[in-house]
Amino acid sequence: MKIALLGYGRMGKTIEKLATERGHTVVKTIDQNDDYDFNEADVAIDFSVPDAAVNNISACLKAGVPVVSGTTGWLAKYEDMVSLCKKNNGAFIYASNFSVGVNIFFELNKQLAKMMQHLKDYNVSMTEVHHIHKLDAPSGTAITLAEGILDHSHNTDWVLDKEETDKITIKAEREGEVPGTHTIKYESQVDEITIEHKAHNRNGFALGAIIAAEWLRDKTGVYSMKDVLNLS
Ligand SMILES: NC(=O)C1=CN([C@@H]2O[C@H](COP(=O)(O)OP(=O)(O)OC[C@H]3O[C@@H](n4cnc5c(N)ncnc54)[C@H](O)[C@@H]3O)[C@@H](O)[C@H]2O)C=CC1
Ligand SMILES: O=C(O)C1=N[C@H](C(=O)O)C[C@H](O)C1
Repeated sequence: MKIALLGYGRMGKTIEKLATERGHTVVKTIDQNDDYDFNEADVAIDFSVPDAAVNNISACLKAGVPVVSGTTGWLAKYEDMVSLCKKNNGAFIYASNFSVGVNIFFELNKQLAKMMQHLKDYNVSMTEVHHIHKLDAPSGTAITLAEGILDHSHNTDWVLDKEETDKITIKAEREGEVPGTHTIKYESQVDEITIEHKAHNRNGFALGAIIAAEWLRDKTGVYSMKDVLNLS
């Protein structure tokens, strides 16, 4: 598979290494420029910066190149990208987190939220810890987790780094080179239940994005990692 990489930072470089090991070829790298000649790529993978994601994804869709995006912090424009994909009969997957482990954790989180939904003695909160270079807060993964809880909760929204009645507090911590840790806690007067996903490195995110690209390259439509991994 010929891959164009949009964003050649920590994730772009990890994807290049793992994709090459899987027999793929990176035919184009776009980093801090808008030279959108995709060099006959079969698929594009975007791990760039929040401000660049919409332009990058749009350029791929307009050029007819299937695009996998893991960039976080731009989701206010997600529906615009869905419309553009449909208009161009293109192919697009966004995931706040491509790792298989986190996608299992997303399902576990929803199951736990269902079980806890009528237990009013428990207060739910979340902590995400990432490296000091991260531009957005809370993490895209934390937002997906919060949405999974809100579907089965009396809480009406999430709030960042503060406490409000009927809202899920997400605490965002930035420490050293932490790849990404997400913890969800249900706490009552008598006990607490905690579930946690801890990434040991970036390989899981990168491999998941490559698997998504392999899956997407011959398709049209808008998909999620749930489709790729066939999770019910
Ligand atoms: N969905 C997932 O599984 C994961 C998502 N991420 C997200 O991916 C994004 C990238 O993460 P990292 O690689 O750690 O960041 P990074 O800062 O190491 O790399 C971003 C790269 O994008 C480049 N860039 C800036 N403007 C650009 C433009 N207009 N077009 C193309 N590239 C441009 C920068 O020069 C930099 O090399 C972040 O939004 C992060 O939150 C990170 C890990 C996993
Ligand atoms: O910026 C990162 O590094 C990560 N970003 C993603 C997010 O915002 O959820 C995924 C992962 O946690 C690493």
